[in-house]
Amino acid sequence: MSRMRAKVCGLTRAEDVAVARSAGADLIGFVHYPQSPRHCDALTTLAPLAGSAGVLVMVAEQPDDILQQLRQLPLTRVQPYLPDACRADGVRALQAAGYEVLLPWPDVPDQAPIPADLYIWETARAQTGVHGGSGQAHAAAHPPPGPHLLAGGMDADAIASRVAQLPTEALKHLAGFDAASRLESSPGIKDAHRLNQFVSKVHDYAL
Ligand SMILES: O=C(O)c1ccccc1N[C@@H]1O[C@H](COP(=O)(O)O)[C@@H](O)[C@H]1O
Repeated sequence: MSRMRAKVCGLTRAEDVAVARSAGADLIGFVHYPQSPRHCDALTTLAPLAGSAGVLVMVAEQPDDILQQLRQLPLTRVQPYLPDACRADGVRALQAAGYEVLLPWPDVPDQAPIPADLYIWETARAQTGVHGGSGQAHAAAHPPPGPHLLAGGMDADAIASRVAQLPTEALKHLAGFDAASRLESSPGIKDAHRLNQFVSKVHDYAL
């Protein structure tokens, strides 16, 4: 069994990126979505600080908007939030342009199994009213069709109990964990202690 990956998401400050890197976070997400309290308005400054761990997390109406943003950044990974009508084509376009796609996979039934490099199994917008970043868990009833990070209300304390609720078929694809709002001291500001605890608990975790 390979080591679990830790993704920390929604960083808005250089000092938080430094904490995430020294904690050993495998993936560091920057949210480009002005409606989010974690929207990063200093992407061109912060993205290079994440080194090879950086991920652009973006809500957009069409894939071209995401590609345009990516072209300005030294990032090779993207977590795209696109309307259902262009989700599959969008993922294909992003991959064809050379990006690794972390596809948000809301916990809802009957989704088309769109191929992606990694899935982010998260709480559905229909449940929380917002894209991602709600701090709320999901029922883990509709697993993604491949390797995934478990997301939605994650922090160090939630890991064991959330894994215990996973259906057996989901365990074989569990590749790690993703946390955003529960690692904060206030919206958009990471708490170094919570972030360190989360990354270290993920890396110590063995199924
Ligand atoms: O964090 C946000 O505000 C956000 C906004 C738009 C898209 C995704 C966002 N975050 C992602 O949401 C999940 C779960 O977050 P949380 O731990 O429940 O707060 C995570 O994948 C973030 O990448």
